[in-house]
Amino acid sequence: MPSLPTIDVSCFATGVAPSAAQDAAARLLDETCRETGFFLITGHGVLPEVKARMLAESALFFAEPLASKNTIAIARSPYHRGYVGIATEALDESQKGDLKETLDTGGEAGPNHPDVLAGTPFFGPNQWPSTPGFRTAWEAYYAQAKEAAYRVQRAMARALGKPDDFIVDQPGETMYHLRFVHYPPQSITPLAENQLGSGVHTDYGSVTLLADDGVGGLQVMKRSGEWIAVQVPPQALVVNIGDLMAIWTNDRWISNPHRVVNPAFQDRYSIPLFVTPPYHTDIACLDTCLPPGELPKYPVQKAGDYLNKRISATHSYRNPLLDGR
Ligand SMILES: O=C(O)CCC(=O)C(=O)O
Ligand SMILES: [Fe+2]
Repeated sequence: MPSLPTIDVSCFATGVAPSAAQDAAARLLDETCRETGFFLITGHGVLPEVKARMLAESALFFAEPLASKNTIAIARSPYHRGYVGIATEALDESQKGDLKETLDTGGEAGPNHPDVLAGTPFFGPNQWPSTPGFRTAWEAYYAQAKEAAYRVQRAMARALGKPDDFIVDQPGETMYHLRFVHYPPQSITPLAENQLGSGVHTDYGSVTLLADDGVGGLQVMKRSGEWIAVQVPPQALVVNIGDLMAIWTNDRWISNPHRVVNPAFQDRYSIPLFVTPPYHTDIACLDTCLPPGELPKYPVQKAGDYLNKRISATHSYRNPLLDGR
């Protein structure tokens, strides 16, 4: 079974001087994203103990009674923050709900945040679990995962022939959505026909960085159509391109279909960080991705409107058509 390439992104840490190592990392990233769209990163800056603590806190939250988790149900939040129950989201809209539960969080935006004042969708406070250590673990993990995302986005900008901070510094506030996912084992919750832990889908934003507990279950389809099982080494994160990045690059980079199969006898926990350009960013084909003679494949669209549309299609609290299937 082929595995994914590994890219060391430590050379793109905040404040590090330009180097030849950066060019080499950016070249490898470009080659990888043209074919595979998924890769592993090391040198990301997320400390092992910070990740371990976050995974442990996530498991404690999911072990709470359903009634307690539902006190922070996502339907109670106008900002898409909170608990999403088993089979209430269908990443593949044509299939049954996913056999997983999640907790969706994001950058904490208070009442005086400009985007909250402007009523920009998605900007607002989180709904926090009452499990006592969660928020402290979250603060540490979120900060380090964001730094990891800066490193990857700088490498991407370099690979695309743009200034290193081109993606990170888009006007407005980049959206970072940190999601906690629990896949119950099939021995306890058997799959219905065609049901998956996460149905086949592509991610919506620019890039996703995912930590997991090493149990396995994530599968990815390459541009060639071949499916590969992703095993994440303990020191690595998985990175993948989302649809907005594919659109931005006029499909120079692939946003791969991927899915998760629940483990047979074990729980699986994962923590994806979804990165989306600031809500009002116009995603139009980058000039560096348009060779002479080629035309943009996609109409210009606002990053946030696109995200909103995709999320509304797959969550039953927003799309009643998904219920009762
Ligand atoms: O849990 C995983 O490994 C992948 C989850 C995923 O693809 C997603 O939430 O978009
Ligand atoms: Fe995904």
